[in-house]
Amino acid sequence: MSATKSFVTSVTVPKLSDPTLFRQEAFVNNEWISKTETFGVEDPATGKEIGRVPDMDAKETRQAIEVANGAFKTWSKTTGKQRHDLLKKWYDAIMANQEDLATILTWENGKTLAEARGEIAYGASFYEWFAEEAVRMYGTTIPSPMPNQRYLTIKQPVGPVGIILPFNFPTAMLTRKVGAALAAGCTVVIKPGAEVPYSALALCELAKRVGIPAGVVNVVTSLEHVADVGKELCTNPDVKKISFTGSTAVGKLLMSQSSGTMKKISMELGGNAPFIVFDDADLDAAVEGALASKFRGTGQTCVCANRIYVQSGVYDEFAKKLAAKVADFKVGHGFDANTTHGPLINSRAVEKVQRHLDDAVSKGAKVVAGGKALGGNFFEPTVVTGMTNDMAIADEETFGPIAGLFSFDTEEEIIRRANDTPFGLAAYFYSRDVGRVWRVSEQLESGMVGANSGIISSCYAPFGGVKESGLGREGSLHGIDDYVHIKYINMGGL
Ligand SMILES: NC(=O)c1ccc[n+]([C@@H]2O[C@H](COP(=O)([O-])OP(=O)(O)OC[C@H]3O[C@@H](n4cnc5c(N)ncnc54)[C@H](O)[C@@H]3O)[C@@H](O)[C@H]2O)c1
Ligand SMILES: O=CCCC(=O)O
Repeated sequence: MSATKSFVTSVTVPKLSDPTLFRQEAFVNNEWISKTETFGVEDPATGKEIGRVPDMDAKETRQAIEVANGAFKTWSKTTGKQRHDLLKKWYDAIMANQEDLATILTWENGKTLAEARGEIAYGASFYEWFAEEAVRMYGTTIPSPMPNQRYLTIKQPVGPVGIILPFNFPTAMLTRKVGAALAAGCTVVIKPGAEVPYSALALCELAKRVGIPAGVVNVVTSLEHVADVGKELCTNPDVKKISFTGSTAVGKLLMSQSSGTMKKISMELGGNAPFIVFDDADLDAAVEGALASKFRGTGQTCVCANRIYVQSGVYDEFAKKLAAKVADFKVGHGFDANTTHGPLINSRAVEKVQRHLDDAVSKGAKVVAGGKALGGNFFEPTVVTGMTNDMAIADEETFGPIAGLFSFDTEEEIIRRANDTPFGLAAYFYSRDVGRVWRVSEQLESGMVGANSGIISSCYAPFGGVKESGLGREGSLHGIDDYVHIKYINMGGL
């Protein structure tokens, strides 16, 4: 239970039209696996237990890997068209059950039902996208310099993939990886975030219904044994790739554990996104962009603005407009239709937000909207002015609803300050000067740039970071590359 009593004490959970989507077992070889050792999953808004799932260990993970390895032998031989058809059916099943899946997502993660519906559609879009990529896994022919030889390449699936997921997008982070893996011909063993296993399990129920063959998709739920489960996935030689989304600290550990078997690696890690507002920006658009980028998921997305830099000429006006909008937000349970922002995931997240706020205020920052913990896992969306580089928010990802506003004077200065971080996931800026738009886009050290845009995520576009924010790209025409090897064939003796 949460340390502090929540100000939301009770709520009516909407009834699922199809209650069989709510599963409380792990999923291996298309079978539901129970275990006497279980862990509880809480509604982060009330602290009440939603249910319990098996606490799987290294041995059970090994069994799931064996199953995935067996299934790989046949799944990898299917045609792109067969994989297309199954992914498309899975996409259709998700969209047909959007409301139930959104209800499960809100219940375990806390985001509002509107956001959860959006995540289900966003998550499903990766299956539609990768269904269409499965039939376009083209190789190449290479003009040969040798008269009696022909050169060509084909793409082949890497093998069974170990997937470890965060709590903040229980559906979309899964589908962004699983869509690419299945399209390429790989099988998967997934460890969902311990706070949010039910979305992953509901997707498995749909996978089984639409005919994804046994062993292609497997889910092991784990809490107490998570380090052992992770180690098994990273060291087992039958797992050929690790795909992780989560914090940079855990990503580095998994990468080092995977080195012994030289696995292919995808890492979608933490960020510290700068959001820059230049004097020449459309200020209202910049305010809307900052609200969307900073407060999506109550500040718990890896691409959330973390450091908001505003040029001195528009600083006061921007701060006033942003604070007025933030003061209108309604914090509450995600199932309440009036709620604009749900709770944080747990008490540790609240403590981090409080620590960042206290640190800023103790060094001279001023709260101009919000600023209070509301009990349980709730924290008011907050705007703080007078931020300086010695404050924790300048260096650390808050992963919560504090918009800290820093002031700057010149373009050269702000590029240097924006890039002065080991992270490089997303970066945003607002300007109406077309020359500046090019210059700044090119100079920001990040995998993704929002130039006059606060929401950048899409299945059509490559998602990923540079520096310590990760390796690889998800979604887009590049997403499947992380799950294939390129094989060169030299045909001689012509
Ligand atoms: N770049 C991206 O695409 C992206 C997307 C979402 C979240 N994130 C990042 O994720 C973080 C928040 O998510 P989180 O709190 O769930 O991250 P986390 O790193 O604490 O946990 C992520 C997953 O790793 C598991 N895990 C923890 N310790 C492990 C170990 N020793 N071995 C194996 N697995 C282990 C957790 O159970 C969870 O499933 C933030 O830093 C955020 O920026 C990045
Ligand atoms: O939290 C990070 C991923 C969110 C997204 O895909 O936009």
